[in-house]
Formats: sequence, structure tokens, C-alpha cells
Amino acid sequence: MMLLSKPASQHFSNISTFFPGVPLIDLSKPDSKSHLVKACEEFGFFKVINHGVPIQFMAELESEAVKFFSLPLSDKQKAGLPNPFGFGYGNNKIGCAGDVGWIEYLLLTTDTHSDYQKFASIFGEAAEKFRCAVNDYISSVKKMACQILEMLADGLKIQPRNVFSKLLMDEQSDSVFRLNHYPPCPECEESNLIGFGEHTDPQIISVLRSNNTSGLQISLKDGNWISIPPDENSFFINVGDSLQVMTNGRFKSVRHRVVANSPKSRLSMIYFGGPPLSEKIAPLPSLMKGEDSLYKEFTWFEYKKSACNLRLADNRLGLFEKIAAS
Ligand SMILES: C=C1C[C@]23C[C@@]1(O)CC[C@H]2[C@@]12CC[C@H](O)[C@@](C)(C(=O)O1)[C@H]2[C@@H]3C(=O)O
Ligand SMILES: O=C(O)CCC(=O)C(=O)O
Ligand SMILES: [Fe+2]
Repeated sequence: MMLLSKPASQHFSNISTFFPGVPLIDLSKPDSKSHLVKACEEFGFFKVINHGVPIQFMAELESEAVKFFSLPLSDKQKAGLPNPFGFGYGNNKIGCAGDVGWIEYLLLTTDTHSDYQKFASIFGEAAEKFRCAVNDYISSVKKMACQILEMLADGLKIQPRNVFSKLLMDEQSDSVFRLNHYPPCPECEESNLIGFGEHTDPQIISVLRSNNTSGLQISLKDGNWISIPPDENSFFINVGDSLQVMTNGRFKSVRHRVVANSPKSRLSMIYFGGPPLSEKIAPLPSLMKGEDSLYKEFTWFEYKKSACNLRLADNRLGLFEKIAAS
């Protein structure tokens, strides 16, 4: 893999003095709704426990992912190159605007039936096992994502409570699933190697699970970066750009990145819950209380199309803000 050095503008030593810790939400507790709202307002990021996703689904998919990334490069490349609307295997390159990282990954749609032929060309007879592991995991994580979105609607006191979750449940929902592998790089421990450059996730909500290797960092409002201790039995939730818009900026999509200078390999699996391509993304009238929308109206397809020409770190919502960001 190509070695990437630290861009001059990134400072890895910044530590926030007033960081109280990542909000921890226990999904089994009825009083979690208000904590969820607070976490989405303050950080756009939190960790969930008692999530209801069977540990066995997490372990099985991890084992399938390890098998996939251990295949010879030529086999992995049978998946084809990834594109913003579909399946593919990527190595070093992220998106279509020239971003690079110390990473290899598999991008999947959440409709594993339509990708079946591609699984078969990579895995042969083992394709069905891989597909089942992906399916079990996605179904369970999607259920949890919908539960969180419904608790958020309750916490915001808006109705119907499926106002966000129905977008993920829609048959046409443009949700994505991703397996990321950050190979170990013992010799570059001091070099602050970028695994996945800083960005916000575009969708409504992202559900991230990784193995016990560190690397994930989030940016706080003061611009400082915080390292998130890994926890293979829990999930980390990111507010995405679409949820920021639907709440008229009340919830913040969190800027995050992965540094990969670890002697251990990092494996992450992320479900990105998105709306149908034709969906208009706009603040919910019930949340506006007389205030103006901060955003021009756009469809999810328009957002995705415009994002193709932008770099990972760019503010993709900037194009749709009524008052241009300074
Ligand atoms: C540069 C890009 C890669 C990305 C699509 C984008 O245009 C902007 C955001 C990137 C991101 C981040 C979250 C997910 O990992 C992802 C699949 C997504 O929907 O948006 C990636 C896209 C990608 O890797 O292609
Ligand atoms: O791999 C990770 O832990 C995070 C990756 C990420 O932010 C993404 O795939 O959008
Ligand atoms: Fe991300």
C-alpha cells in the first residue's frame, strides 16, 4: 500500500480541555430519549449499549470480513470499483475527487439480492455464507437505527414517531453498507497516517462497529480532535448531514476521521441509513417553530450528485445553505 504523510493542516496533538467524554446511551432505559437528543445536539455522536444486536451477528460478519480482506488482491478486485451508487472494492482511493487513505474497503448496497452475482464471482461456494452474515447483521442494525430515530422523534416531541425511521424502512431507501480494513503499519507509528480523512457522513444516521483497534476520532465544536476508545461490543452512532438538515441545524452531523498508525489492523463495519433518492431533504415544519429554514430545498439525489465533485473534507451542505458558510 502507498504511504501517506500527514497534511500540514492537521494537528493530531490537539486535546480539548473540557471534553466530558462520549455520551453513553443505554437503549434499554426509558429515560434515554432526552439523553439522545442532547447527544445529537452537542456532539452528533454517541455510543450505545443494550442495543439488542446479537453479538453472534457481529462476530460472524467480522470473521467473514477478515476472510474477504485476506483474499488475494485479484480476487477482491472482482468486486469492481466502488461508485457512489453501488457495490465495489476500493484500495487507497476514497470517492471520485482524489482522496486517498491507508484503507481497503468493500461498499455494498443493503439489497444483497441484487449484488448476489458479484458475491458469487468473488466467493464461489462461500458466497451464500457471506451474504447471510451481511443480511443478518444489516437487518438487526437497521432495526436498532430505526429504534434510535423513533426515540429521537419522541425526545423532540414530534409526530409521527416514524418521521425519520420511515425513510430507512422505505423499499427505495438509498442506504449503504461498508466494510473497512485499515492494515497494520508498525513502521509508521510516529507518522500519523490517515486511514480515512476527515468528513461528515451524508446520510441520516450511521451505525459503526469496529474491532478493538483504536483509530476513530471525532471533532468537537471547538475544532479539537478526540480519540474514541474502541469497544467491539457496542455501537457508535453518527448524525449525518440529512438529519442535520431535517432538524434545521439543531442536530449536528459530526466531523470524524480515522488515523491508522497502529501496529494492529482495524476492521470496521458501518451501516449508513439514507433516504430514497427522490426524497426532498428539508427541515421538518414541526421543528421550525416560526424560524426560517437554513437550507434551500434539495433531493437526496441532488445532494449525492453534487458531492461527487467535492473532496472528502469539503462542507457538502455548503451548496445548500441559504447563508453561505464563512
Ligand atoms: C468523497 C466522497 C466519498 C464518499 C462520497 C463522497 O462524495 C463524500 C462522502 C464519502 C462518504 C462518507 C460516508 C460513507 O463512507 C460513504 C459511502 C458515503 O456515503 O459518503 C462515503 C463515500 C465513498 O466512500 O464513496
Ligand atoms: O472506519 C471507521 O471507523 C470510520 C469510517 C468512516 O467514517 C466511514 O466509512 O464513513
Ligand atoms: Fe464516516
